[in-house]
Amino acid sequence: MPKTTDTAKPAEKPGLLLVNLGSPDAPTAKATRKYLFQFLHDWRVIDTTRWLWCPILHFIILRIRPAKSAKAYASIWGHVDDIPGDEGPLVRITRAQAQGVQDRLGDDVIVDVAMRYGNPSIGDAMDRLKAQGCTRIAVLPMYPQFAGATTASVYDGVAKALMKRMDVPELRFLRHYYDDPRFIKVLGDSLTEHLATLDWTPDVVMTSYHGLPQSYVDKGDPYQGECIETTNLLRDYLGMTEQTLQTTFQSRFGPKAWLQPYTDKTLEAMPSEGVKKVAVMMPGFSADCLETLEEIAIEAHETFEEHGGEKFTAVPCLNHSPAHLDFLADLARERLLHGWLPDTKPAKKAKPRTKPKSRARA
Ligand SMILES: C=CC1=C(C)c2cc3[nH]c(cc4nc(cc5[nH]c(cc1n2)c(C)c5CCC(=O)O)C(CCC(=O)O)=C4C)c(C)c3C=C
Ligand SMILES: [Fe+2]
Ligand SMILES: [Fe+2]
Repeated sequence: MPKTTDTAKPAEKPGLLLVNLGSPDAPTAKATRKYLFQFLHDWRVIDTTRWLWCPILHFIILRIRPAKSAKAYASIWGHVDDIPGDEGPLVRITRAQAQGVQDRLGDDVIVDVAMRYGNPSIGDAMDRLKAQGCTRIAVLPMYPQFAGATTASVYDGVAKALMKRMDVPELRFLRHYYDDPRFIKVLGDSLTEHLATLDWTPDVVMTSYHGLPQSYVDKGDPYQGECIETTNLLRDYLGMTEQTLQTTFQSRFGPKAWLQPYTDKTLEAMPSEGVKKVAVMMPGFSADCLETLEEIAIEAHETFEEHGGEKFTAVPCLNHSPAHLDFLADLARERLLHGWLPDTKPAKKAKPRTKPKSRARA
């Protein structure tokens, strides 16, 4: 018989943790310095040897960049006014996504949210889930494409948060979801719906992904291939061509070569090549943030017009749109929570083999 005393443990439900990159706590130089300190010390983000990188980071970057970045953050901080809270857009939207996924998955799972850098931290989320009795936690990094700097860094962040625990939960991680046909559909439909609100038609639609140093890809990071494949799948879904749906990479940082073609350079060149009307969508970002709202919707827009472009639009990220939330809930149910929810069948156990199979071909 199950115990019904006050000391009984809470019912064991799995936890589902949505993790995105993170933002400063406020759009100020002080808060941005604290955030960049944590972010830019992650060796998955900057792989330069520490004795070389730390002096550059402490004496140059953390003295100059926080004020500049804080100004950029201030320009977009209030962007999502339909979601309450005083955090930046990325954090607020991710919270709304977690709430939307919770609503769709119901009471059999506890959905929470964390940021790889800054707040709400992964450590605090792990503690909250533990306090609610979760001994099984599924982690959904909110990046459609895998990159060491983002997805693998979330794995590291979770492991780090549990390093000092005696009792560690069972864990599952999602590696990527760029090739899920439902994701491509939601993304493609979001473009079609956005274009339908305009009184003009773009000559070219650019899919702009966050950049990565070329050297990371050369060392084996699959990110570039996954971005290119996302655009290929989208092109097939929308019936577009290589000319009308192009791939570029934005957000360069530092003097090294990053993935190309660069978004800003492409936009600068387009008007002189006869491309005067452009739509930019950002299929690598699950939520609007500094990189989409400021770098693309403000900066890239200005750049394009300064170089002779006539019409420019930035397609909103999927954010907390009902179609995106439906997809995320289905994705979590099928690829992370299978066998953990009462109404899903446990994974079939492999039949014991009678004879070991030969590895050689017959
Ligand atoms: C310096 C190296 C960086 C690598 C490598 C990098 C990879 C990378 N980043 C994202 C997603 C986001 N990055 C965001 C902001 C941001 N990125 C870097 C640097 C690198 N990113 C910096 C320094 C910043 C901070 C802002 C600034 O000072 O310019 C954001 C937005 C965060 C927000 O608060 O809105 C996102 C999202 C991906 C997907 C990626 C690798 C594939
Ligand atoms: Fe350092
Ligand atoms: Fe970044």
